[in-house]
Amino acid sequence: MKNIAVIGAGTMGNGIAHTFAQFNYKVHLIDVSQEALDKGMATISKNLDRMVAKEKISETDKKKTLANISTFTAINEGAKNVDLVVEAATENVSLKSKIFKELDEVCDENTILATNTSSISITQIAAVTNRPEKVIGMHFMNPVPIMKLVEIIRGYNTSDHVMNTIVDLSKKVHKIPVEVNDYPGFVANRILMPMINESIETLYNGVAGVKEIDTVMMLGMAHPMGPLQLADFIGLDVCLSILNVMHDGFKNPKYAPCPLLVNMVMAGKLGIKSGEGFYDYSENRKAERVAKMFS
Ligand SMILES: NC(=O)c1ccc[n+]([C@@H]2O[C@H](COP(=O)([O-])OP(=O)(O)OC[C@H]3O[C@@H](n4cnc5c(N)ncnc54)[C@H](O)[C@@H]3O)[C@@H](O)[C@H]2O)c1
Repeated sequence: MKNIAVIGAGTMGNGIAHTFAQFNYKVHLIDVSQEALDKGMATISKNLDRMVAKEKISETDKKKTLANISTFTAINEGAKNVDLVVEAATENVSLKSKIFKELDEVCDENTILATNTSSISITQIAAVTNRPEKVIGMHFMNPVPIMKLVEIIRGYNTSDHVMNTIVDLSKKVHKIPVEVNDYPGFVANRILMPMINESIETLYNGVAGVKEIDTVMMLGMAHPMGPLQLADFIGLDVCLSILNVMHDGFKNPKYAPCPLLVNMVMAGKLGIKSGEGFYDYSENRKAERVAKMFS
């Protein structure tokens, strides 16, 4: 495995591209938007600078990592002749189905197609291709260059060979893979999202304020970050769509998203990426708050 295409240059896509490039894989970073590609590359560069400052990598490593990434705005150019595609586009089932149909046509028959989806069925995505045995979930955690876990999701038809290849690859980029089966939310979000949703419900019911809820969970449960701050960090739109997938998939009202979360997303309050969520991230306070999260 040498050449990897990453689809989507947003929060996750740029982190995934950074990680593979740092371990010397040739990465094709693909996004429909040139602006997203430029922003993604700027984020990678800034994150590499932070690693250089902390003496985790050298200036030469930074240059080599950046040189390993090329950018594309079309899947039929960027996903040709690669061994693996990791799709990290927006969490939307019809968008992902469209992307996987195109990948199935464009990619070599041996190319493995992975998705970084947080909750959408791998089996459903695989079903739009003619290679369901080569489709797998590779669920990285945010921020990708720092977080060790990768949830590897076996779709109904995923072959053992593909599972083993992706587990080995995850270890090669110094991640810790955990194998799970394909049910809505997998393991990470099935447990995390109800906790975040309940925190929002607690706020919505007026039991306590944002800071108080986060403080209880940080100091009382030894969580490094409060659930409302974590929701801002993940993106409130992403949290909402994961809850909707679990609600639809299990038909269980316990996964119904809190009306406050729905309202905030409709109002464009998406967390860090929009500048405001449960906390204020307006320019002068953003850098300080983000730096604090990773210190
Ligand atoms: N944000 C998180 O913490 C997190 C964690 C784990 C997994 N995920 C999953 O990763 C995926 C991406 O999430 P994100 O937070 O990076 O989203 P994001 O909104 O930050 O980025 C998505 C990117 O996809 C691009 N895109 C949309 N349609 C495209 C297409 N047809 N071809 C190429 N690019 C396209 C957009 O332009 C955007 O740059 C989702 O499936 C999400 O569920 C997110």
